[in-house]
Amino acid sequence: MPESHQILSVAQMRTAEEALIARGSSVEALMDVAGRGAADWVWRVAARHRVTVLCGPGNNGGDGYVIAQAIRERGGDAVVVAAYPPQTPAARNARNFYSGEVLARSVEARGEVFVDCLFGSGLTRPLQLDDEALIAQLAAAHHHRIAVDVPSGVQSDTGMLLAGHLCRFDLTVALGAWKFAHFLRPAAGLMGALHLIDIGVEPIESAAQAIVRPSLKRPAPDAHKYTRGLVALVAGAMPGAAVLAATAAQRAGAGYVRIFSEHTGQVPSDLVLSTDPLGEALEDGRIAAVLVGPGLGRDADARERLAVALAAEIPAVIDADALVLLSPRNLSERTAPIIATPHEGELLALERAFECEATGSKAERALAIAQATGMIIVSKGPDTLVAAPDGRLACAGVASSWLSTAGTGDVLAGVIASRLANGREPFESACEGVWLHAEAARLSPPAFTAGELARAIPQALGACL
Ligand SMILES: NC(=O)C1=CN([C@@H]2O[C@H](COP(=O)(O)OP(=O)(O)OC[C@H]3O[C@@H](n4cnc5c(N)ncnc54)[C@H](OP(=O)(O)O)[C@@H]3O)[C@@H](O)[C@H]2O)[C@@H](O)CC1
Ligand SMILES: [K+]
Repeated sequence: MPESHQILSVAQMRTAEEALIARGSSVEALMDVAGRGAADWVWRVAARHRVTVLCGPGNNGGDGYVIAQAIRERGGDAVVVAAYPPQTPAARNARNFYSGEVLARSVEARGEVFVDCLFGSGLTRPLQLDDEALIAQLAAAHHHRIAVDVPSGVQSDTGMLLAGHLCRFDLTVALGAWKFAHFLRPAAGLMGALHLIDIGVEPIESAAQAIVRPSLKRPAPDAHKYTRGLVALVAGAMPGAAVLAATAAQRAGAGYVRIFSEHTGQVPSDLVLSTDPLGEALEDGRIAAVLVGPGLGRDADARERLAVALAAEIPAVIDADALVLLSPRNLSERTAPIIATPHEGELLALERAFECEATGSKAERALAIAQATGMIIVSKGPDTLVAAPDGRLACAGVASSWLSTAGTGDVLAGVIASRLANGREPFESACEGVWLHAEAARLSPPAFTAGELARAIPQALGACL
């Protein structure tokens, strides 16, 4: 990941652009830096082979003329297909500086690399069918496809598609700052590799952040199991999921993990299983985080155990069955932080329980339920994000599709509980857990099981020390 980790909406990007202009830059100058930065990537892919740049009417099209000109100046072979005449002053200026060939949309261009500069963040309505067909035809007529800023046809702020069908790109070169579409599906699934061109955009207060590799510390020289964090795992009828979450919590650095269950059974020798009455057991002031949900069950007993776990006022992670059982009553007197890790189905259950309307983008929905419940929400799935009640938002991007196997959610909850028990601030704990989980998946061989994923967490942790 590049240095800048902020993710900007179209409106925030406009504000950032105005700030740069107020400091003496111009749209033309920014376009030049952005276009030449993108051209470096196009050049790396194309070398001297033919590049076809599809240019639209706005400043994304303007970037395209800068890219084509930069490739030509290096001795490369670039042509422009002008789907529309340039409409903005900066795009017209870039067109005037471009000295190469401009083809009409009706000409069937072929070559090595197709560069999509039809629309960027200014796409306001669905693609016209002839534009969709033009992109598909050019994508098919080239070996490599590069999207500039975002692929044409995606909505920057939501990651939704404004087209019936869009091709996949090998590479997307983001300009100035990340956009939500780079992290949210379905758009994020079309982007291929991602690179960001720095054009000097300053940090914007309250901007969303990309979840990047955290910087973690080894245990202190005088550390012991309690200073590293005691995680209490409140389980119920199905200890398997609880053992999985507990294993992940150990592997993510917790010093001690205790499973509380009314059911006796076999657990690995490095885990402690306690059948003590839950209320009393949770009075142990050394417990730094409680995880409730994996293997909890959904019966009356499970409901009662959830209520007791949350009444204990220990920083908590809630997952799985606990998310389906949770009601506003559980939270009415609660003050200690809670991190909830719902997948789409569990998010819907939360939205129903807390009467929160399920509308808007994935980010908007997560923020809304975070505000309604006061919990930090890890909205997990192929494109996980973390939302806090105070409006903080962090996006992880698209993770390994091999994570789509039973038990990986239990592993995530265990890792986050471990970070929380370690004393991290809750929002940071959630982001660190999400990163470690995705990295462990990336490092694991294909078709891993949840247990193998949990055992790969230390390797991910090692990359952060
Ligand atoms: N911000 C920065 O700092 C920098 C930004 N830069 C670049 O600027 C890009 C944003 O530029 P942009 O705002 O001009 O928007 P862009 O996407 O080119 O297109 C807008 C045009 O398309 C039209 N249009 C929309 N939908 C349509 C449809 N379905 N079918 C047909 N037409 C449609 C729309 O028409 P309108 O809606 O106005 O009627 C308008 O004419 C950004 O992605 C980045 O590449 C860089 O240069 C570096 C500095
Ligand atoms: K584009």
